[in-house]
Amino acid sequence: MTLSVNNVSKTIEGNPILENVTFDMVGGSIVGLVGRNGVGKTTLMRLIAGEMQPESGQIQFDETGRASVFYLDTLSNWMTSYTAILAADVLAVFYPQFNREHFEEILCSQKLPLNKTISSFSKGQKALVYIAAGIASQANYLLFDEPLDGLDVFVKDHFKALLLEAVDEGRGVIIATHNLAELDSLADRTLLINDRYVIEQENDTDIVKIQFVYEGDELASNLTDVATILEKRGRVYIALISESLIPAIFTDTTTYKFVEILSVTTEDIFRKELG
Ligand SMILES: Nc1ncnc2c1ncn2[C@@H]1O[C@H](COP(=O)(O)OP(=O)(O)OP(=O)(O)O)[C@@H](O)[C@H]1O
Repeated sequence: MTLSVNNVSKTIEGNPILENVTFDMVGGSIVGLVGRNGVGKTTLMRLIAGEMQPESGQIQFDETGRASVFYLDTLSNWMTSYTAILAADVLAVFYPQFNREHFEEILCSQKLPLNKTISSFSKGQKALVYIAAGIASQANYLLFDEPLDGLDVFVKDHFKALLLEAVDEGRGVIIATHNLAELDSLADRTLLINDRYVIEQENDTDIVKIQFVYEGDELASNLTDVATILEKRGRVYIALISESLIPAIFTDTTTYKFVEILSVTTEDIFRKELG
Protein backbone atom coordinates (compact mmCIF):
# COMPACT_ATOMS: atom_id res chain seq x y z
CA MET A 1 0.00 0.00 0.00
CA THR A 2 1.70 3.21 -1.16
CA LEU A 3 0.72 6.80 -1.65
CA SER A 4 3.04 8.71 -4.01
CA VAL A 5 3.14 12.48 -4.28
CA ASN A 6 5.20 13.43 -7.34
CA ASN A 7 6.35 16.96 -8.15
CA VAL A 8 3.11 18.50 -6.91
CA SER A 9 2.80 22.28 -7.17
CA LYS A 10 -0.11 24.40 -6.01
CA THR A 11 -0.87 28.12 -6.39
CA ILE A 12 -3.78 29.78 -4.59
CA GLU A 13 -5.01 33.17 -5.80
CA GLY A 14 -1.73 33.74 -7.62
CA ASN A 15 0.41 32.83 -4.60
CA PRO A 16 2.63 29.79 -4.97
CA ILE A 17 1.99 27.65 -1.87
CA LEU A 18 3.68 24.35 -2.70
CA GLU A 19 6.33 23.58 -5.30
CA ASN A 20 7.54 20.24 -6.61
CA VAL A 21 6.48 18.37 -3.50
CA THR A 22 7.57 14.76 -3.72
CA PHE A 23 7.33 11.97 -1.16
CA ASP A 24 6.01 8.44 -0.72
CA MET A 25 4.14 7.00 2.18
CA VAL A 26 3.89 3.29 2.74
CA GLY A 27 1.12 1.61 4.68
CA GLY A 28 1.77 0.80 8.31
CA SER A 29 3.51 4.08 9.04
CA ILE A 30 2.84 7.48 10.55
CA VAL A 31 4.18 10.58 8.81
CA GLY A 32 4.34 13.88 10.68
CA LEU A 33 3.74 17.05 8.65
CA VAL A 34 5.11 20.21 10.24
CA GLY A 35 5.81 23.82 9.31
CA ARG A 36 5.04 27.39 10.27
CA ASN A 37 1.46 28.73 10.27
CA GLY A 38 0.11 29.22 6.77
CA VAL A 39 2.92 27.30 5.06
CA GLY A 40 0.65 24.80 3.29
CA LYS A 41 0.10 21.72 5.50
CA THR A 42 -3.69 21.77 5.15
CA THR A 43 -3.35 22.55 1.45
CA LEU A 44 -1.21 19.44 0.98
CA MET A 45 -3.77 17.31 2.82
CA ARG A 46 -6.61 18.75 0.76
CA LEU A 47 -4.67 17.96 -2.42
CA ILE A 48 -4.15 14.37 -1.29
CA ALA A 49 -7.84 14.10 -0.35
CA GLY A 50 -8.84 15.41 -3.79
CA GLU A 51 -10.52 18.54 -2.41
CA MET A 52 -8.15 20.64 -4.51
CA GLN A 53 -6.33 19.94 -7.76
CA PRO A 54 -2.60 20.63 -8.21
CA GLU A 55 -1.41 22.82 -11.10
CA SER A 56 1.17 20.21 -11.90
CA GLY A 57 2.38 16.88 -10.62
CA GLN A 58 0.49 13.75 -9.65
CA ILE A 59 -0.80 12.11 -6.52
CA GLN A 60 -0.98 8.39 -7.03
CA PHE A 61 -2.59 5.71 -4.92
CA ASP A 62 -2.35 1.97 -5.11
CA GLU A 63 -5.31 0.01 -6.43
CA THR A 64 -7.49 1.13 -3.48
CA GLY A 65 -7.63 4.66 -4.96
CA ARG A 66 -8.59 7.99 -3.52
CA ALA A 67 -11.85 6.56 -2.14
CA SER A 68 -9.66 5.08 0.52
CA VAL A 69 -8.53 8.43 1.95
CA PHE A 70 -10.09 9.87 5.08
CA TYR A 71 -9.76 13.62 5.60
CA LEU A 72 -11.96 16.08 7.46
CA ASP A 73 -11.33 19.77 7.96
CA THR A 74 -11.26 19.97 11.75
CA LEU A 75 -12.40 23.61 11.83
CA SER A 76 -15.44 23.33 9.60
CA ASN A 77 -17.00 20.23 8.13
CA TRP A 78 -20.37 18.73 7.35
CA MET A 79 -20.41 16.48 10.44
CA THR A 80 -20.99 19.25 12.96
CA SER A 81 -24.65 19.70 12.05
CA TYR A 82 -25.39 15.97 12.52
CA THR A 83 -25.73 13.69 15.51
CA ALA A 84 -23.20 10.85 15.64
CA ILE A 85 -25.92 8.40 14.59
CA LEU A 86 -26.82 10.43 11.49
CA ALA A 87 -23.16 11.16 10.73
CA ALA A 88 -22.55 7.40 10.77
CA ASP A 89 -25.27 6.97 8.09
CA VAL A 90 -23.48 9.47 5.85
CA LEU A 91 -20.03 8.02 6.55
CA ALA A 92 -21.35 4.59 5.57
CA VAL A 93 -22.23 6.02 2.13
CA PHE A 94 -18.75 7.57 1.66
CA TYR A 95 -16.89 4.58 3.06
CA PRO A 96 -18.48 1.25 2.11
CA GLN A 97 -16.42 -0.57 4.77
CA PHE A 98 -17.42 1.92 7.50
CA ASN A 99 -17.56 0.10 10.84
CA ARG A 100 -20.51 1.68 12.64
CA GLU A 101 -20.12 -0.57 15.65
CA HIS A 102 -16.51 0.52 16.15
CA PHE A 103 -17.43 4.21 15.68
CA GLU A 104 -20.16 4.02 18.32
CA GLU A 105 -17.98 1.96 20.63
CA ILE A 106 -15.20 4.61 20.55
CA LEU A 107 -17.67 7.41 21.28
CA CYS A 108 -19.42 5.48 24.05
CA SER A 109 -16.09 4.54 25.65
CA GLN A 110 -15.48 8.28 26.01
CA LYS A 111 -19.06 8.86 27.20
CA LEU A 112 -20.06 10.93 24.17
CA PRO A 113 -23.81 10.92 23.44
CA LEU A 114 -24.73 9.46 20.05
CA ASN A 115 -27.95 11.44 19.71
CA LYS A 116 -26.68 14.96 20.38
CA THR A 117 -25.74 17.36 17.59
CA ILE A 118 -21.97 17.34 17.22
CA SER A 119 -21.86 21.17 17.05
CA SER A 120 -22.84 21.18 20.73
CA PHE A 121 -19.74 19.16 21.66
CA SER A 122 -16.64 20.76 23.13
CA LYS A 123 -13.55 21.25 20.92
CA GLY A 124 -11.90 18.12 22.32
CA GLN A 125 -15.08 16.05 22.01
CA LYS A 126 -15.48 17.12 18.38
CA ALA A 127 -11.86 16.15 17.72
CA LEU A 128 -12.59 12.75 19.17
CA VAL A 129 -15.62 12.25 16.90
CA TYR A 130 -13.48 13.04 13.82
CA ILE A 131 -10.78 10.67 14.97
CA ALA A 132 -13.36 7.93 15.61
CA ALA A 133 -14.84 8.56 12.16
CA GLY A 134 -11.42 8.18 10.56
CA ILE A 135 -10.57 5.01 12.42
CA ALA A 136 -14.01 3.45 11.72
CA SER A 137 -13.97 4.54 8.06
CA GLN A 138 -11.51 1.67 7.37
CA ALA A 139 -9.87 4.02 4.84
CA ASN A 140 -6.31 3.01 4.06
CA TYR A 141 -4.94 6.54 4.37
CA LEU A 142 -5.93 8.68 7.33
CA LEU A 143 -5.12 12.39 7.14
CA PHE A 144 -5.52 14.21 10.44
CA ASP A 145 -5.08 17.96 10.83
CA GLU A 146 -4.16 18.86 14.44
CA PRO A 147 -5.86 15.72 15.80
CA LEU A 148 -4.52 16.17 19.32
CA ASP A 149 -5.64 19.76 19.69
CA GLY A 150 -7.90 20.08 22.71
CA LEU A 151 -7.63 16.46 23.83
CA ASP A 152 -6.91 15.80 27.50
CA VAL A 153 -4.10 13.39 28.33
CA PHE A 154 -6.40 10.38 28.79
CA VAL A 155 -8.26 10.93 25.52
CA LYS A 156 -4.89 11.51 23.85
CA ASP A 157 -3.64 8.16 25.12
CA HIS A 158 -6.81 6.52 23.81
CA PHE A 159 -6.35 8.19 20.42
CA LYS A 160 -2.72 7.09 20.20
CA ALA A 161 -3.70 3.50 21.00
CA LEU A 162 -6.38 3.57 18.27
CA LEU A 163 -3.92 5.06 15.83
CA LEU A 164 -1.28 2.43 16.51
CA GLU A 165 -3.92 -0.28 16.00
CA ALA A 166 -4.76 1.25 12.62
CA VAL A 167 -1.07 1.32 11.70
CA ASP A 168 -0.68 -2.31 12.78
CA GLU A 169 -3.46 -3.13 10.32
CA GLY A 170 -1.24 -1.64 7.58
CA ARG A 171 -2.99 1.71 7.23
CA GLY A 172 -0.98 4.89 6.56
CA VAL A 173 -1.46 8.02 8.67
CA ILE A 174 -0.41 11.63 8.07
CA ILE A 175 -0.62 13.98 11.02
CA ALA A 176 -0.25 17.73 10.45
CA THR A 177 0.49 19.40 13.74
CA HIS A 178 2.20 22.13 15.69
CA ASN A 179 2.40 19.76 18.64
CA LEU A 180 5.97 18.72 17.91
CA ALA A 181 6.56 16.95 21.21
CA GLU A 182 3.68 14.54 20.50
CA LEU A 183 5.12 13.70 17.10
CA ASP A 184 8.30 12.36 18.68
CA SER A 185 6.32 9.54 20.26
CA LEU A 186 4.14 8.89 17.19
CA ALA A 187 5.71 9.60 13.81
CA ASP A 188 8.02 7.26 11.94
CA ARG A 189 9.10 10.14 9.70
CA THR A 190 8.63 13.88 9.66
CA LEU A 191 8.14 16.09 6.61
CA LEU A 192 8.83 19.78 7.08
CA ILE A 193 7.28 22.34 4.74
CA ASN A 194 9.39 25.44 4.44
CA ASP A 195 8.89 28.20 1.89
CA ARG A 196 6.88 26.03 -0.57
CA TYR A 197 9.21 23.02 -0.41
CA VAL A 198 8.97 19.81 1.57
CA ILE A 199 12.11 18.65 3.33
CA GLU A 200 12.29 15.13 4.66
CA GLN A 201 13.78 15.05 8.15
CA GLU A 202 16.20 12.17 8.17
CA ASN A 203 16.39 10.32 11.46
CA ASP A 204 19.77 8.86 10.74
CA THR A 205 21.86 12.03 10.35
CA ASP A 206 24.77 12.46 12.73
CA ILE A 207 23.29 15.67 14.21
CA VAL A 208 23.25 15.51 18.00
CA LYS A 209 22.11 17.86 20.71
CA ILE A 210 24.77 18.86 23.21
CA GLN A 211 24.66 20.75 26.46
CA PHE A 212 27.85 22.41 27.64
CA VAL A 213 29.19 25.10 29.93
CA TYR A 214 31.33 27.76 28.25
CA GLU A 215 33.81 29.61 30.45
CA GLY A 216 35.03 32.08 27.83
CA ASP A 217 33.51 35.50 26.98
CA GLU A 218 32.05 34.84 23.57
CA LEU A 219 31.55 31.53 21.78
CA ALA A 220 34.41 30.86 19.37
CA SER A 221 33.60 31.03 15.66
CA ASN A 222 34.88 27.47 15.10
CA LEU A 223 31.78 26.43 17.09
CA THR A 224 29.22 29.03 15.95
CA ASP A 225 30.08 28.39 12.28
CA VAL A 226 29.06 24.74 12.51
CA ALA A 227 26.52 24.56 15.34
CA THR A 228 22.98 25.85 15.86
CA ILE A 229 22.69 27.40 19.30
CA LEU A 230 19.23 26.48 20.58
CA GLU A 231 19.41 27.94 24.05
CA LYS A 232 21.71 29.94 26.35
CA ARG A 233 21.17 30.24 30.07
CA GLY A 234 24.06 32.04 31.72
CA ARG A 235 27.10 30.01 30.76
CA VAL A 236 25.08 26.92 29.83
CA TYR A 237 24.41 26.38 26.13
CA ILE A 238 22.35 23.83 24.23
CA ALA A 239 23.30 23.37 20.60
CA LEU A 240 22.85 21.10 17.60
CA ILE A 241 26.05 19.94 15.96
CA SER A 242 27.35 17.14 13.82
CA GLU A 243 28.63 14.43 16.20
CA SER A 244 31.76 13.94 14.13
CA LEU A 245 32.85 17.56 14.82
CA ILE A 246 32.66 17.29 18.61
CA PRO A 247 36.17 15.89 19.23
CA ALA A 248 37.82 18.62 17.14
CA ILE A 249 35.94 21.52 18.76
CA PHE A 250 35.64 20.50 22.38
CA THR A 251 39.35 19.92 22.91
CA ASP A 252 39.91 22.83 25.29
CA THR A 253 38.41 21.51 28.51
CA THR A 254 39.16 24.69 30.46
CA THR A 255 36.70 26.76 28.39
CA TYR A 256 34.24 23.99 27.49
CA LYS A 257 33.00 21.96 30.43
CA PHE A 258 30.42 19.25 30.99
CA VAL A 259 29.72 18.35 27.40
CA GLU A 260 26.67 16.13 27.52
CA ILE A 261 24.75 14.56 24.64
CA LEU A 262 20.95 14.83 24.74
CA SER A 263 18.35 13.35 22.40
CA VAL A 264 17.31 15.46 19.41
CA THR A 265 13.58 16.20 19.18
CA THR A 266 11.39 17.26 16.27
CA GLU A 267 11.16 20.68 17.90
CA ASP A 268 14.97 21.02 17.81
CA ILE A 269 15.05 20.22 14.11
CA PHE A 270 12.19 22.65 13.51
CA ARG A 271 14.15 25.42 15.25
CA LYS A 272 17.32 24.51 13.34
CA GLU A 273 15.62 24.56 9.93
CA LEU A 274 13.29 27.51 10.47
CA GLY A 275 14.82 29.56 13.26
N1 LIG B 1 -9.26 28.92 0.09
C1 LIG B 1 -8.22 29.73 0.18
N2 LIG B 1 -8.25 30.97 -0.35
C2 LIG B 1 -7.18 31.79 -0.27
N3 LIG B 1 -6.02 31.46 0.32
C3 LIG B 1 -5.93 30.24 0.87
C4 LIG B 1 -7.02 29.31 0.83
N4 LIG B 1 -6.63 28.16 1.44
C5 LIG B 1 -5.36 28.38 1.86
N5 LIG B 1 -4.95 29.61 1.51
C6 LIG B 1 -3.63 30.19 1.79
O1 LIG B 1 -2.67 29.18 1.53
C7 LIG B 1 -1.63 29.22 2.50
C8 LIG B 1 -1.48 27.86 3.13
O2 LIG B 1 -2.62 27.61 3.95
P1 LIG B 1 -2.76 26.28 4.79
O3 LIG B 1 -4.10 26.32 5.43
O4 LIG B 1 -2.45 25.13 3.90
O5 LIG B 1 -1.59 26.45 5.87
P2 LIG B 1 -1.24 25.55 7.13
O6 LIG B 1 0.20 25.19 7.02
O7 LIG B 1 -2.20 24.44 7.27
O8 LIG B 1 -1.44 26.63 8.29
P3 LIG B 1 -1.77 26.48 9.86
O9 LIG B 1 -0.59 25.80 10.50
O10 LIG B 1 -1.89 27.90 10.29
O11 LIG B 1 -3.04 25.71 9.97
C9 LIG B 1 -1.98 30.32 3.48
O12 LIG B 1 -1.27 31.47 3.13
C10 LIG B 1 -3.46 30.54 3.25
O13 LIG B 1 -3.82 31.87 3.48
